Amino acid sequence: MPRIETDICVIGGGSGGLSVAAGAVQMGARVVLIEAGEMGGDCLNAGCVPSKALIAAAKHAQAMRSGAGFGIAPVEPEIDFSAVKDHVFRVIETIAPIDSQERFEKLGVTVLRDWARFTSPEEVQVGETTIRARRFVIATGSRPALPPIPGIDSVTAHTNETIFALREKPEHLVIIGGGPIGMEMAQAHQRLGCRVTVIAGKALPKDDPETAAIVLARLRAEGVEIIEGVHAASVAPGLSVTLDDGRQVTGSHLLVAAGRKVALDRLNLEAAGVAFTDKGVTVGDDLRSTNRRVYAVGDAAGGMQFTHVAGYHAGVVIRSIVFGLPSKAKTAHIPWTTYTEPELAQVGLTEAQAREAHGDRLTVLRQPFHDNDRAQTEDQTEGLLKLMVVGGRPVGVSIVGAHAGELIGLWALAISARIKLSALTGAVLPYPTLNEVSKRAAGAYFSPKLFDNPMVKHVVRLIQRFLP
Ligand SMILES: Cc1cc2nc3c(=O)[nH]c(=O)nc-3n(C[C@H](O)[C@H](O)[C@H](O)COP(=O)(O)OP(=O)(O)OC[C@H]3O[C@@H](n4cnc5c(N)ncnc54)[C@H](O)[C@@H]3O)c2cc1C
Ligand SMILES: NC(=O)c1ccc[n+]([C@@H]2O[C@H](COP(=O)([O-])OP(=O)(O)OC[C@H]3O[C@@H](n4cnc5c(N)ncnc54)[C@H](O)[C@@H]3O)[C@@H](O)[C@H]2O)c1
Repeated sequence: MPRIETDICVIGGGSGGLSVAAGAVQMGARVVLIEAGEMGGDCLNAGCVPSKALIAAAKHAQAMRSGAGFGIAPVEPEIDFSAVKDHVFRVIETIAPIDSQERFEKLGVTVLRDWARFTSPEEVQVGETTIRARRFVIATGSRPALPPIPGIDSVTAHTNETIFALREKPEHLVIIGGGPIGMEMAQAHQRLGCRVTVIAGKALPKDDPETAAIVLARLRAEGVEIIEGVHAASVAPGLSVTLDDGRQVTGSHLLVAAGRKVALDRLNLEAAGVAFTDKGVTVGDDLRSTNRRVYAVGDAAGGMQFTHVAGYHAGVVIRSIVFGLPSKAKTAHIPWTTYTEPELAQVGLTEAQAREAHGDRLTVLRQPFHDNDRAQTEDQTEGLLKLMVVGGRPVGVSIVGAHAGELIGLWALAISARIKLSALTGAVLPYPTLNEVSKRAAGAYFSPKLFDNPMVKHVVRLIQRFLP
């Protein structure tokens, strides 16, 4: 049986695993990477990339319907659903070389393409090969969770793993789940000419309700039916979903987007002495498991499930396993965006979380997009930035509106670097840009102190009297 001795063995070639492998090998460590499925993992093949490519196509379709306000006659676009999917897979193919086995082998990584399982606290088996490593990194990600709904096995239940390959246009797509996958896919499919019904449980459950409501209102205005506060109780062939309040929804296709389960089942973690729950590998802030040789990153680590989190985890772990330095992962500065139109973005605390953490010390400022000149020129005035401030520093920002995912970057920096609002108001931003919404929100924190302050008025009058 072949044996490999190495410094670092990474299990899983998705966003987290590839970032660890690329970073560690380029800094001189010997790295083995094990990937059973497709290189690039979920994000490239069945997640971020195909979903955002589909959303982009849907946005084009919608733009053709909505030019009237600009003096451009609206037309109903002719949509070749199969050609839209060609576009989706072209984007995947274009990005794929960056995540490919060839690229990683060129970097010096030994890449093995099979399932990995621990045989002891220091060894992993891949096919016939045994790998003994100084450190292991579990980066096996997550898979769609199919809720135990009676009858779900009797129909074709699409998930993110199959929906992008679907060539025929669903006449009526029924989506179980109102999280980011459900909502992004609902709007994209509606815009691409499908009828869409979402059985949402709780719609956009992790976001600020005030900003999320604006997204839900837009989806409904575009024709998406969102049924909230109910769950799918059973599914029958012919695609009929019975809700737990007795109502029935009948559609042509079913997409299940009801959460994720971590992919740990094939790893035989018991043999490695690695504790885990159904949320993920049990890790400390340093992302180290109960076996000090073994770390977990990305979705497998049981926290926020985003590609940028997997990449951030990789940086934290590399510091520890390559340089032996102490390193900790934090969460307060991690942003996220749901790529509906309008986009929905968050960093730090929501208003409710900030109120609970800081009570009366909290100031909440709201800056609507309709006061922004660029939003007016683009006719994208639907939106709101909510800024949560404590002691002159931002502790959370929720944005709903055009390009919210881009706008949140400034606030991610402000929160991670603990920048004061006064620093933000001191920055000069180009006019007219949407980010002036951010600056105006920061300015609004100071304006009552400056403009509604009798003492300031008194001092200014005094100065004016004596100025030459
Ligand atoms: C539809 C959808 C849209 C999304 N959109 C976004 C977005 O816009 N922005 C964002 O930040 N996040 C998004 N996400 C989330 C993002 O895709 C994940 O958080 C990210 O892919 C996690 O990376 P990872 O490295 O932890 O795992 P993965 O990318 O899942 O990679 C894990 C890899 O490990 C392999 N593997 C598993 N078990 C084993 C084993 N025993 N042996 C060998 N290999 C194994 C798998 O084959 C897989 O390739 C989206 C997810 C979905 C489903
Ligand atoms: N733009 C992005 O960054 C992006 C996009 C997609 C996914 N993701 C990541 O992937 C994760 C998983 O997304 P998701 O949307 O599958 O999960 P989620 O856990 O965020 O949401 C699950 C949804 O399913 C509902 N639900 C569960 N069981 C149900 C049932 N029986 N009937 C009806 N509704 C039911 C819940 O109420 C909830 O609305 C996200 O949390 C996020 O981390 C990120």
